[in-house]
Amino acid sequence: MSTRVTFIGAGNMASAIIGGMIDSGYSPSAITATSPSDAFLAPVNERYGIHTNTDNVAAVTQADVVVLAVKPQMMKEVCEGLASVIQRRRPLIISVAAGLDAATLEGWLGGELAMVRCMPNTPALVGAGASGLFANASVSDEQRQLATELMEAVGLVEWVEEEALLDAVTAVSGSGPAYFFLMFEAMEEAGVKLGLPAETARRLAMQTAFGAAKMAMASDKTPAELKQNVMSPGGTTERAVEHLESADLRRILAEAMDACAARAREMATELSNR
Ligand SMILES: NC(=O)C1=CN([C@@H]2O[C@H](COP(=O)(O)OP(=O)(O)OC[C@H]3O[C@@H](n4cnc5c(N)ncnc54)[C@H](OP(=O)(O)O)[C@@H]3O)[C@@H](O)[C@H]2O)C=CC1
Ligand SMILES: O=C(O)[C@@H]1CCC=N1
Repeated sequence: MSTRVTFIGAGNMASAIIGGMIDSGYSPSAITATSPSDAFLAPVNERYGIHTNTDNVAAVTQADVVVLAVKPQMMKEVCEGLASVIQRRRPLIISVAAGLDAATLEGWLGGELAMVRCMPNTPALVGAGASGLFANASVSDEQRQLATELMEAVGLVEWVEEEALLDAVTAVSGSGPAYFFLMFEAMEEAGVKLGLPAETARRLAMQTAFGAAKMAMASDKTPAELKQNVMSPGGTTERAVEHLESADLRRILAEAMDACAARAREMATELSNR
């Protein structure tokens, strides 16, 4: 029988993981998702054929794995409501919340538990997610394997051995899809200014990003070498890349990612002191 997985929260991130799990062959009947609103859960149930429940406690009573997928600001209330059933049943807990550390979550859930913190991203929905995982000391090898299998169903898994590194993972891949979506918006706008129809510019930008990622993943060459291969001396790409470098794109990206990781740490402090 499949491992029974309950998602607490059925929003963007939970739906992306659920959709990816089902596409990869996971049985919908082994998945439950909760949300406070029946109106919200009905389409989730219809779309994925999973179990849904507005009662968090009832939804975890049969679970082998509980995925905490509510907003960090809701997490304390949600965990405190689940503490007694979780302590009684002791499933593996996987939290996808940004910032919130395992010790704080364990405190809200009533004490020591096997807990994996996971920083996924929304391309999980199309099986192309990227997740950073950290296990606390109570997680067994089997549970580590279980978390790996679950998240590998929706994409790449990278384990980190220091919990604080999950804030760096958040800056690279958790929030990362938004940086690329921003690039698509900007490239489409710039393509339109150069005379292309918006749809044409959008499709070309997206296919180019897809192709570049696919090529870089398949190649032995570094991104710097692949970039060099596009840049004919004295040609068009060289002119564009010089412009990006002189506008300090690298510094801008580093500062944005620093701000992202700092916000994860700030949220952890704000929320754990409540
Ligand atoms: N979005 C992303 O790209 C990523 C998000 N994350 C993390 O995933 C978590 C969820 O984020 P995201 O999916 O974007 O947020 P959403 O707001 O889309 O989803 C949160 C869900 O939780 C539900 N919810 C609220 N209160 C409860 C409750 N008491 N019991 C059960 N469910 C409840 C909400 O229902 P309702 O709307 O009715 O209140 C909503 O469906 C966050 O902790 C975030 O840090 C991590 C990586 C990437
Ligand atoms: O923006 C956020 O807080 C969440 C965490 C990573 C991606 N989305």
